[in-house]
Amino acid sequence: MMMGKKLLDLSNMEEEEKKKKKKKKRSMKKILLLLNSVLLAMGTSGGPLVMRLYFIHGGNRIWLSSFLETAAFPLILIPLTFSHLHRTSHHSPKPKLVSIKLPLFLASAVIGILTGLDDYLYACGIARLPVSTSSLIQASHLAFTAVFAFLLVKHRFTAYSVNAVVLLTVAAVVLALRSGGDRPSGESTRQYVIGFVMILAAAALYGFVLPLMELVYKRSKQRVTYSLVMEIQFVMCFFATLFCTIGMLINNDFKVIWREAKDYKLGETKYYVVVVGSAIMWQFFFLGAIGVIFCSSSLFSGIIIAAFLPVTEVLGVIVYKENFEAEKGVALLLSLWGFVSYFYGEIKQEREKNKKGCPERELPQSLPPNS
Ligand SMILES: Nc1ncnc2[nH]cnc12
Repeated sequence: MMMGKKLLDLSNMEEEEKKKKKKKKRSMKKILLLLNSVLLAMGTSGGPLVMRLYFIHGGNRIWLSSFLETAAFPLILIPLTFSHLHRTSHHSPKPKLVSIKLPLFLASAVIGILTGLDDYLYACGIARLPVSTSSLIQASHLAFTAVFAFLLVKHRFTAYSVNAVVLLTVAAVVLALRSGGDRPSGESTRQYVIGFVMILAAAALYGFVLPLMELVYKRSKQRVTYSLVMEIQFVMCFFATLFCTIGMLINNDFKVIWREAKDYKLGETKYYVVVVGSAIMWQFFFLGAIGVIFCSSSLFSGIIIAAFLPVTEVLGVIVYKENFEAEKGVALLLSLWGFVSYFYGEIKQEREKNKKGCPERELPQSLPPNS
């Protein structure tokens, strides 16, 4: 009898311990989601603004700007080192210094090359369009992400998320229908149209890359931890940077950087500040994006990117004195309506689940496969 009670107590204690661990893991994931969302939001707004600052004051190397999108990848070594030291002191046997295995390494390399190509398309667009216009066209990125998330990872949609995607796409179309009235001075219609097509192509390609990343996490034979996510980011950015370095070499960008810095309208020192600032902002963007996919889903990453476009819009108008006409206003309202619809749907779904007595889901849409 006593023995039975002891066993029962033991299994209760084990059960409690498991629950505590699960709770801690969930809180950790919430913190990570918040942190990565903040990084992504900062990169989404700051990246295009700093990149445009490079172009409007005399910078004109497209390959250099695409290179800057991922070139700050060595920064990832800082959190990776902390993470490794933490794991070394808390685990035995000691974890390996590098945990990424060959299949995941190859997948990250391929995604990295696609990202490099995407960076080039994006830089071409940003060079030719005002920030406020390019940001709204980028809203179509969400529609592409949604379609590919459905096709690649079978993402489950609700009426609200579909509504959000439709509204954001309509917002981009409203903008597309207007003439090039805010074309930067001295730019031909042809250049403007090229910029438009390039940025749309970048939106489509990146809309494919995000769910592809989610698919890689899902199919991975390795357990995906946040530390592994950072290793993936490192490999991806390395290959994207390599791709753009080859573009820079072919285009002689390395030879003209010094001259471009000397002629920069804001001065040589500010040129380098802009270049380094741009690289850091974009690193936030990419780490935030793949971190949010890890904690939640590629669609949520797309939603955050789209949600912060109006901020970029407004900042573009304030900082660079770009025009803000009726069409942009309408597009902005449609975008806001789209975001509100998405979050309303998420909250409603959450409440319904809680009412039904399954309070498990604490993150939007899907949890990562390895959680
Ligand atoms: N390379 C890129 N950088 C930032 N935002 C993007 N959206 C689509 N492609 C992008």
